[in-house]
Amino acid sequence: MTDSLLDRVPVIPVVVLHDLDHAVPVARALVEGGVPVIELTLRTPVALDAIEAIATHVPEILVGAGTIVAPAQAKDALSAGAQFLVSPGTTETLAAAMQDTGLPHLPGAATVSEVLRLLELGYSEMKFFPAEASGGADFLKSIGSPLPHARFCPTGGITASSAASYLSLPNVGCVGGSWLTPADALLDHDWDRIVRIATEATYLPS
Ligand SMILES: O=C(O)C(=O)C[C@H](O)[C@H](O)COP(=O)(O)O
Repeated sequence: MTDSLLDRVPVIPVVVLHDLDHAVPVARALVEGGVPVIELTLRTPVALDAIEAIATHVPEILVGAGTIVAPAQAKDALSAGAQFLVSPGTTETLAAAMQDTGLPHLPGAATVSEVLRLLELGYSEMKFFPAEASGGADFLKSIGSPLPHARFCPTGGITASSAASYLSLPNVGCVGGSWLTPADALLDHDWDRIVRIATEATYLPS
């Protein structure tokens, strides 16, 4: 398997989990649908426990932590069993904390200067957030010529129908989004629906 987080699957499901009991079934549904990656956002009180539960009970999925916005969260995520980290934006202390974990990670950037800063720090793969609000696929297409060494996982406002326009760009490795795990599907325990959405995502261009 490649070391690159961007080249593993075309989509990274970004999950906001409110109920710890949903963690293992949602991870299993994604695996069954052919998407063996999950990013739990550290925005809810159960997120770290959910990472631990998934790491323990669904070893076939790559489980990561998103919404890393404070340096201490990087270590907390590592301790919980996270295998990768994602931040919506980047400061030097945040980047250093993520590096200290030794885990693969995607620091966030939304402007040309932020991308340049991450390239200076040695990153060639990053998250582009908030993708739709920051110029979408047109923005990434425009910066592809001057900054060909930067590759992105755009996230934020992406849907099943807009994902392909990003994935067709040479500087996009994968896209992230919460559309794979709709809040109502989680509430209804409709794991079959998540299997179906994940299966559809495997037909996206990679
Ligand atoms: O939590 C983070 O680390 C973020 O940066 C935000 C998430 O990536 C988006 O909330 C997912 O975007 P949606 O697919 O529009 O829901």
